[in-house]
Amino acid sequence: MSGSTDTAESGACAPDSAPEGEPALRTSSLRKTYGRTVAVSDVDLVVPRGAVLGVLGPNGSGKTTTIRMLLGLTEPSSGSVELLGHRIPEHAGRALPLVGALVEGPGFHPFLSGRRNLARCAAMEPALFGADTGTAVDRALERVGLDGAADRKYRSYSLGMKQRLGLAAALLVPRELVVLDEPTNGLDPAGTREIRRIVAELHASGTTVLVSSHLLSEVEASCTHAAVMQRGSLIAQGELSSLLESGGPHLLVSVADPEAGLEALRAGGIPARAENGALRVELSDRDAAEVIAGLVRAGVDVYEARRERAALEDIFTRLTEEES
Ligand SMILES: Nc1ncnc2c1ncn2[C@@H]1O[C@H](COP(=O)(O)OP(=O)(O)OP(=O)(O)O)[C@@H](O)[C@H]1O
Repeated sequence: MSGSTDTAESGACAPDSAPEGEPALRTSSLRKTYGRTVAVSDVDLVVPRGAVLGVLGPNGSGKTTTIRMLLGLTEPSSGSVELLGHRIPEHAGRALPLVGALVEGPGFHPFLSGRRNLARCAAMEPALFGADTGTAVDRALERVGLDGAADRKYRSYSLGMKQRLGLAAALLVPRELVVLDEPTNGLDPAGTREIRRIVAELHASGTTVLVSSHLLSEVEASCTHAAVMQRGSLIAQGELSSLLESGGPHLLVSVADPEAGLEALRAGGIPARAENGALRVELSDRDAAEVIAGLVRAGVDVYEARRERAALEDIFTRLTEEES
């Protein structure tokens, strides 16, 4: 692996792509405990080649620990990881040169400039042995918008600039898989849009991307697949479109008295919740007319009713509530 701000054990063997048809990444019963804390519990994750997978989960749900095990940075307590068809950590040397990663942790030298730090990463990059590393460094700096600050010392960088440098290291050479742990941490909205653009570019070039985030809107905007973690367990995974369909359509009803409306619907056995002064009603096994009629019968004035597709946020809320 390269670009991580941490190091991983890797043997000295030639990098080797995943066989055709194999997923880019597969874990089986992956588990990590720290004393009595179960950080990751029996995770079976599959990332198809070419996918952009968003790993979602609240703080402490096990995203970073999972990512660190995928990259051979943390040893699993049990279970297995196959990265580009190779067992990790045993055959890390075959897979990791094809993997770019941005994972939180110490790694860059505080007293060297961004450019010098990146040059050090480039010197350890097998694909650049004997090549013009200066050009690769310049290109990577430009790609993440850090060319203007390249000669400043790393310790003077903001969190967002540090994130960009980590990303530049991950993108020094073409990768088959790029793993980004909370890449938008510390970035302003323009920086966040940049990350989205880079992820879209990677996807267009056929690179598989795994990105962890607690920002549902980010995952909805840039991922083809999603995996949801809760208290160390993987509680859902699949294509984003299928996950969104599983949420079913819902009706957003604007009423004069949301509290009375909620009471009337619940009394009629219709699950609903209040949202910004309106009512959100699942339409899985009933139609909109039935919901509106129920409200009117209960004397609740209805101003507007709009059918909407479920958003990732609804599905995330439902999934995490079901597991609680
Ligand atoms: N080195 C460690 N020693 C002890 N406990 C740890 C260690 N690393 C992680 N944990 C615990 O494992 C659990 C999962 O942490 P992890 O950092 O993987 O979650 P996360 O989903 O990435 O959270 P965040 O979004 O806050 O980074 C937490 O309870 C955390 O406190």
